[in-house]
Parts: sequence; structure tokens; C-alpha cells
Amino acid sequence: MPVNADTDVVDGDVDNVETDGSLPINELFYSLQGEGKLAGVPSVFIRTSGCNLRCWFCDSYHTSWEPTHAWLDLDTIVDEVKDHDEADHVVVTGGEPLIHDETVRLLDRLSTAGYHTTVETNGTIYRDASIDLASISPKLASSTPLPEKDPKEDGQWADRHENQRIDIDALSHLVEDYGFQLKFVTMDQDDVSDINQLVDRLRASTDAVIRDSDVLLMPEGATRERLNERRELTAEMALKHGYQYTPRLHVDLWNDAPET
Ligand SMILES: C[S@@+](CC[C@H](N)C(=O)[O-])C[C@H]1O[C@@H](n2cnc3c(N)ncnc32)[C@H](O)[C@@H]1O
Ligand SMILES: Nc1nc2[nH]cc(C(=O)O)c2c(=O)[nH]1
Ligand code: SF4
Ligand SMILES: [Mg+2]
Repeated sequence: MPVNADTDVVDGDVDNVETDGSLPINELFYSLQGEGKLAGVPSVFIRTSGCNLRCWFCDSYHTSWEPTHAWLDLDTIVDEVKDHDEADHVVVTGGEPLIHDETVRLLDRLSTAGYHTTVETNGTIYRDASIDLASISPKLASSTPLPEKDPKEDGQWADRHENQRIDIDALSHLVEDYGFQLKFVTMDQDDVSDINQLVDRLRASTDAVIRDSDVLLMPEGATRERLNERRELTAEMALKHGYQYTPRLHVDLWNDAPET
């Protein structure tokens, strides 16, 4: 993809940007869905650039900490999706895809064309859109880029990330309106109380039924090596609390190669 970095996209603050029927696209590729309830399903991935959070561990650094992208119009994006004629599932991810107004129009176009749509989102933004599966990954306290963890080493994003990472209203609307999964990146045992508290809070704030099997624990790890260090502990946490474990099939298969 051609590369440029826009300050507006860097900050995930695109309200005032004239997007003119296009989206900042970091990559578009065909792979197996690696995570969650649809793991293993052949899917086209559309990765938008720009994010309103800054998880220190973000495995898509060039959509968040240092965004790169080409602005592609919706016709071009949909045509590229259709080039992969084996696929009937599309995953719209990022960055945070729901910061962009045009993502709603893209989802409409994909749905009208007959695709099953999954949106990978951090759950801080609600949009009324054609979403079959809202794959929500709320960010735990352990994701906050404290100075000692920040890839840029200055801790500038810590407060903003911490203040924005949970929005109960947005989460409630997402689980009420769409098929959903709550997919938590887990570092260690300390995350469990954070997960339990959030699930309890969400259950109390919505009439939507949230089953334990809708709560997925996914080991942190952008590489095989790091995943190996966390998968067993994550599996044990899932067993102990009755939550579902999700692998990261693409990391097992292709490690951290781009476009996988
Ligand atoms: C790059 S994010 C993009 C979508 C959205 N911003 C979000 O966080 O859900 C896609 C998925 O990767 C997960 N993820 C990011 N970095 C990870 C890491 N180092 N290990 C495991 N999962 C990670 C996110 O939690 C999310 O489920
Ligand atoms: N194969 C594959 N599956 C995925 N599921 C969610 C992904 C994402 O980055 O959102 C992802 C990804 O990057 N690759
Ligand atoms: S919310 Fe998603 S894209 Fe944004 S920094 Fe966290 S993992 Fe990366
Ligand atoms: Mg990924």
C-alpha cells in the first residue's frame, strides 16, 4: 500500500476530515479468520487505519501508533473484495474501523452484495450499520500504554487511553443490536477480575443476554513465541471461569507475516 500519515488519522480524530467517499486502508487481504467464533472461516480482511486508543501491545502498529494507508474509494474497496471470489465473509478491522463514517457505507455495500460482515472493534463507538457479528474487544487496564510499556517511551497516550477504553453505553448498544462476541486479550491472571467486573457491569446495564460462551479469552501475542508463553495460562483461566478460549490461528500458521 502507498504510505502517508495524516495527523487526523494518527489521533483517531477524524470528525472534521472530508473523507469524500473513501477510507484510509492499511491492507486488504484474503486469509482464514484467526480469532473468535468464526475461527477458520475463509474471509477477506479490510484493515482501516487510525485508532482512538493506543494499546501498548497493538499488533497493528501501522494503524495506531504510526498509521500508514492509502485513501481508497468504496468502489475500489468493494471491487478488491470481489476479486477474492472464494470468500463470502468479510472482516472489517483496523485500527478502529468505527471511527470512520464511511465504514457504515462500506458495510451497507458489502451486505447488499451478500457478504457476511464481521467488524473487529474496541467497543468504544456505536454505529448503526450492517453488522452480522460485532467482534468486540474491550480493552482492559493491562492494555494501557504506561511510560515503561509505551512503544514510543513517553507515556503521552496513557491518560487518554485509560479514559476512553471503556464506554458502557456503546458496549450495551453493540450487544443489543448485533450478534456479538466479547474477546478479551489476556496477559495474566490479574486480568480476570477486570474481565469479571466488566461483564457484570455490562449485564447490569442491558437486557441483552450475555452468555459465558460469548466471553472469549485470547492470549496476548503478536508472534508465535509470545503466544506460546501465554496460551496455556489463558486456557486454564477459561476453564476455571467457564469462558471460551480462542486461539490466534493466523499467528500459529503464519507468525507475524503481513497480510495474514
Ligand atoms: C488490531 S485490533 C483492530 C480492531 C479494534 N481496534 C480492536 O482492538 O478490537 C484486532 C484484534 O487484535 C487484538 N490484538 C491486538 N494486539 C494484540 C496482541 N498483541 N495480542 C493479541 N491480540 C491482539 C485486538 O484486541 C482485536 O481483537
Ligand atoms: N487471519 C486473521 N484473523 C484475524 N481476526 C481478526 C484480525 C484483526 O486483526 O482484526 C485478524 C488478522 O489480522 N488476521
Ligand atoms: S484498540 Fe485495536 S487497533 Fe487500537 S491500539 Fe488497541 S488493538 Fe490496536
Ligand atoms: Mg490481527
